[in-house]
Amino acid sequence: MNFVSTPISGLTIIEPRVFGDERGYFFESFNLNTFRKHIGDIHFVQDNESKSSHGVLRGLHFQKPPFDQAKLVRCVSGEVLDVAVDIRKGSPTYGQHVSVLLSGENKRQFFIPRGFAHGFVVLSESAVFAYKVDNWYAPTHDAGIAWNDAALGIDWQVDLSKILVSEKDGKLPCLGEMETPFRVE
Ligand SMILES: Cc1cn([C@H]2C[C@H](O)[C@@H](COP(=O)(O)OP(=O)(O)O[C@H]3O[C@H](C)C(=O)[C@H](O)[C@H]3O)O2)c(=O)[nH]c1=O
Repeated sequence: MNFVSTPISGLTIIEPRVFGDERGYFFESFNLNTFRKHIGDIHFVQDNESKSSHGVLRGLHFQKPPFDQAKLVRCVSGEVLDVAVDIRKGSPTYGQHVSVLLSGENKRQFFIPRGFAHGFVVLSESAVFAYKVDNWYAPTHDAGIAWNDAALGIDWQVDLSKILVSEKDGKLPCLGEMETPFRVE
């Protein structure tokens, strides 16, 4: 299992060791011991899964404290462009993002600590997306920023006219229009 740092501290790409044989493949999709060694302790409490068709964009979401969530995300089948945006006031990378191609093929995972907005767009015909979170779902604390906030400069790598977002996501504010609940000292 390889842990690859990114230009934003804390955002980590994980490349699992895949064992292939004539039957197919096996890999450990999560190992707390290895995770603790390379990233630190974590207590995931919920696993989520969603399936989306080409051009569906889910995000950019976060939950406000005390229900903020760290996420370990992966694409089980298909391919997505996954994006995490640093929304921690005082962070030297505030407003910056990292994009990662996740797919059933590359089996790559992306760890996103608390304090980031997260989303993905489906690049393949469809994609099954699975992820672990370290805090419970809290609809009263659900929040987000606009996927098309020009100030973020995200290249979603799809024809923007084909993007399908939920009504809720279509109404999210730009980062500059909101008071982020996250800060680093
Ligand atoms: C997130 C969540 C949702 N739900 C219910 C609420 C709605 O009735 C339905 C769909 O929820 P939503 O439209 O918020 O789902 P996504 O747009 O995929 O939201 C997720 O998308 C981006 C990529 C994220 O990073 C977040 O984890 C999460 O916000 O599932 C639950 O019951 N539990 C949950 O944990």
